[in-house]
Amino acid sequence: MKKIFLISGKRKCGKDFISERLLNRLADRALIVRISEPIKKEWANKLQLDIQAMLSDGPYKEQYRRDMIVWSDEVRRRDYGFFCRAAMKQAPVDEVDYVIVSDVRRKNDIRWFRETYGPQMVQTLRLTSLPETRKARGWQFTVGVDDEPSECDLDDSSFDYVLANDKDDQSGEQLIDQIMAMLQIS
Ligand SMILES: Nc1ncnc2c1ncn2[C@@H]1O[C@H](COP(=O)(O)OP(=O)(O)OP(=O)(O)O)[C@@H](O)[C@H]1O
Repeated sequence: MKKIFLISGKRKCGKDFISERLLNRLADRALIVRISEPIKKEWANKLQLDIQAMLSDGPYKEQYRRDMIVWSDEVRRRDYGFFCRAAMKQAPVDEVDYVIVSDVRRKNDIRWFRETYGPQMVQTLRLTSLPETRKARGWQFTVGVDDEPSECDLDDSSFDYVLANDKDDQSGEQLIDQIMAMLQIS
């Protein structure tokens, strides 16, 4: 593993979109890690929910999102690296050059990666999109979600790179060219 890219941004800023397209470009040199996966799995086990429904974008997702945030905050209070560690453990990260973490939401996530792998190995990329762009992608301000630390904790942080993702670019080719240059990936 040469580098770990920590991607953050508010809901509907394109974290998944860009991570998937970056992965397509890097192919077997990279993989995507989602911190939310062990959270969803543990929460689903806890409540014995249908895990596939939770991982999809179906109606389960929003319904359980708030409760899950409260519970995962409790786990994090005891061990701030718990979910980051679990997510990295689940993936064959030693088999690739680049790990793309597509859903970084908290200062403590970034702290855990830097402490665990060393600051040289970790690069942070913040995606931004205007509220009107996010709305056009289906975002609606939701009390209890958009005003919670999971959305706001990184608002006052600084990042290695910031990229505005407002232009419609279905293929993502231009954006990925920009990111590859920014992150100095050849
Ligand atoms: N540059 C772009 N061009 C075209 N469509 C885009 C672009 N960026 C994002 N989208 C679309 O916007 C929607 C939201 O993007 P995505 O799911 O990646 O956001 P997110 O930040 O991962 O959101 P969440 O935090 O809610 O999971 C998706 O349908 C995605 O295909």
